[in-house]
Amino acid sequence: MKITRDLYQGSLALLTDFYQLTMAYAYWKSGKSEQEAVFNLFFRKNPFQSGFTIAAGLDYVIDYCRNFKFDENDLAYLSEMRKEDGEPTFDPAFIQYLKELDFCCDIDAVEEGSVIFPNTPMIRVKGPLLQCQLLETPMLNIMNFQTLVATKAARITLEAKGDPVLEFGLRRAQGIDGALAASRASYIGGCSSTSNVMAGKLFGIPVSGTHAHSWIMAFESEMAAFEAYADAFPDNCIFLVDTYDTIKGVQNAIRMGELLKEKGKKLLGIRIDSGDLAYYSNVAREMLDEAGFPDAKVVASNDLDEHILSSLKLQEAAIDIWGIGTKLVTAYDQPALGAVYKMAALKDHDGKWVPKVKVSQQSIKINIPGYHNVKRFYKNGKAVSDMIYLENTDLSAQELTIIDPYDPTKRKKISPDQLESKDMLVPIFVKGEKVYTRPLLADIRQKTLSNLEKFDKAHKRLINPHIYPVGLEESLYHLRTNLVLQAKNFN
Ligand SMILES: Nc1ncnc2c1ncn2[C@@H]1O[C@H](COP(=O)(O)OP(=O)(O)OP(=O)(O)O)[C@@H](O)[C@H]1O
Ligand SMILES: O=P(O)(O)OC[C@H]1O[C@H](OP(=O)(O)OP(=O)(O)O)[C@H](O)[C@@H]1O
Ligand SMILES: O=C(O)c1cccnc1
Repeated sequence: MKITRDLYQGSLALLTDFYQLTMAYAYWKSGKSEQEAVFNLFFRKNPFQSGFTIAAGLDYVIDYCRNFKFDENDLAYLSEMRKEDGEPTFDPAFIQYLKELDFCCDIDAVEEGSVIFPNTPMIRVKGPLLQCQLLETPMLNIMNFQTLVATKAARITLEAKGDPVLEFGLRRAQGIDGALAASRASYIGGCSSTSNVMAGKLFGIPVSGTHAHSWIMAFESEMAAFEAYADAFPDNCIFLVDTYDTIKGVQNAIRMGELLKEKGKKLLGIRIDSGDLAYYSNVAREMLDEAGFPDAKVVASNDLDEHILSSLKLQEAAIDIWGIGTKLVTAYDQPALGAVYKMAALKDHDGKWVPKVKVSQQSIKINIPGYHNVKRFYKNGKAVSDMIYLENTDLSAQELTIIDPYDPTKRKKISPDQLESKDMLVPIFVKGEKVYTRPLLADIRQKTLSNLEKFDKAHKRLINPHIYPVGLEESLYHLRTNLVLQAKNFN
């Protein structure tokens, strides 16, 4: 465990792509390191063909920024780097610059648990070019994965329609850090608990679990195994019934339930981990009800995801609690969110902000320029559209037009005075000082659930969800179009 312990206790400044450091060096050498810039972190497409995405990871980003410092070990490593000609890669004066580097960016971000959409900024960074640049890789690393898994978890928990979803992913997760981050993100997305005890300790997520087939196999009979388990945990008996024969397993669980009752204890439930889960859950339910255990819960697991869960609901499976591991924590079947971090504006030598676009053959890859924010409009408590707008725009008009960034024929008129609205980006750091109070993880989870309720179910269905309207405020749309035309030498 030394590697992970060191990774977390030491500086994380070198957890970056080498090119960020070579650019930082070149910015420094060319006198551009302090030039002010604005960058945005955003994604281009909802994952899993979802109609929405759930933001997660900001708390890690806050930690990263608060500890944004190159320590002696990092600097020693960088000092030892050599170019092909044997000369040091980095000038000692640059190493000294890094040593004295003091994080001083302004960071605004959408809060964790927010429902978000493509092309809208999740994080906006304003500050010295060199610092903005160095934040790219770690921020993307953090936000891409946690947002992806939180979205998967939200899709699953929405289909569970209020039934508890237990996250069982540790054994199949992408390594140690991936597992911890996935447990955190799964909880943000709506899971009730994790099986990962370390995630419980580190993040305060409720920890829960049943027992494995090996427990049953360690005894001469299933009944003996149930008895021994009940002896150790009389108040926490959920028996795994499918090791040998699911029906006989349920019969044994019922016998154990009767013995527990005699001792004034209660059978909490059974777990089924194989076979036709709709069929066996209904058979088990009937048996439990007939035997006088209507409160005993049926837990199901075995390669579940939102699609199988939804199908099992349609089949009226009698499942009360869902245990989901592999497909949740590995974000099956989309392994990356694909969020990017792009420069949106740069201050020139006269102190004037210059909006920036990166032109691409693929229009989806043309970013949105300028220092912008996102306003969400609500009608009767329901979110109706998001508008990306330049911060200095006068929005007092009776009617605003928002335009789809990739299809200008798609437009929507908004009457702001008839709607409630809120800005999605909130201040996190001002000149390097944290101004944001980090919510408790359990409160973030609640926020996810209540945020999702503000969206029409059409945006939340699994198949062909209705696309939520997100557009550019008209003047931003024109600014972007003109910049692209200029870059392509059309005007
Ligand atoms: N009624 C059902 N409708 C749709 N999918 C189901 C149903 N019952 C089970 N499943 C899913 O079908 C898949 C069955 O996989 P598989 O055949 O590997 O399991 P199994 O043979 O029953 O159990 P195991 O191999 O773990 O002993 C799982 O993903 C499971 O969640
Ligand atoms: O299926 P998941 O969603 O990942 O949920 C976690 C799985 O982990 C356990 O199985 P185990 O590791 O014993 O392997 P198994 O696939 O043979 O059941 C458990 O019994 C679940 O089936
Ligand atoms: O507690 C459980 O039942 C459990 C935990 C991890 C993986 N599978 C099941």
